[in-house]
Amino acid sequence: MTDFQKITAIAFDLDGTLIDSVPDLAAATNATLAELGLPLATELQVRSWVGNGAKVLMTRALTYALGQTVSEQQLLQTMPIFMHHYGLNLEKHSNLYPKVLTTLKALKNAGYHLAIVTNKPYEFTIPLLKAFELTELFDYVLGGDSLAKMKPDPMPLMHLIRQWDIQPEQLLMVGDSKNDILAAKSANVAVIGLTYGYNYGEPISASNPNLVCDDFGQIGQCLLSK
Ligand SMILES: O=C(O)COP(=O)(O)O
Ligand SMILES: [Mg+2]
Repeated sequence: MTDFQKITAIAFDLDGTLIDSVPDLAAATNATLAELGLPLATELQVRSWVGNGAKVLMTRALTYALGQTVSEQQLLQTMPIFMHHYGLNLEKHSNLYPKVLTTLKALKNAGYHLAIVTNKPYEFTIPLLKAFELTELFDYVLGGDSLAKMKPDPMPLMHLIRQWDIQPEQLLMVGDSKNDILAAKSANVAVIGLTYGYNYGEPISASNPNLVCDDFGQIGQCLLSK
């Protein structure tokens, strides 16, 4: 088993890790496609398109609906429509995964520094955290547009390491996507991969995280019993 003895701070991914947000992302995607008079997508399709932020989600949705490559112009016209629809209903059909709140509170009470590192745009991340009463738990919240680069680039994790003035071996990343695993590995940070989230339909074990968990509660068991 991986040794998490040195860990003092944890960076959590958001979509597919803390919150099952695909139902609202799918609703906003389809509201956008409907407004453009294009064919709608299934929730399963949208699930496989989430992971690289809102712009890439829309690129994938438009590519599917139009059946061809999307121009920058089409994407530019579509983004405000999607941002509008998603902003109206961020948490209507979304849910926290089991044991997320109790585990995060226990980790915070045990003295771990906690942060959010998501590819979701910052303007949606803050109200979503608020809707699920998670805001107070995190010292830092980095959205996909908070820095010049998003996951799988290591930039957000390196930013946290600098902000907290810690060593890479003190930080742990927890996520559901290969983007989380790649970012952690590039930053020399240990990483736990969750099996229940969104990873383009691929098993997270294929990305070789330090530990694979099926249940969020297992993270608490690992870190609180050390
Ligand atoms: O919004 C996305 O595309 C992915 O968000 P995440 O990084 O929190 O999984
Ligand atoms: Mg995720």
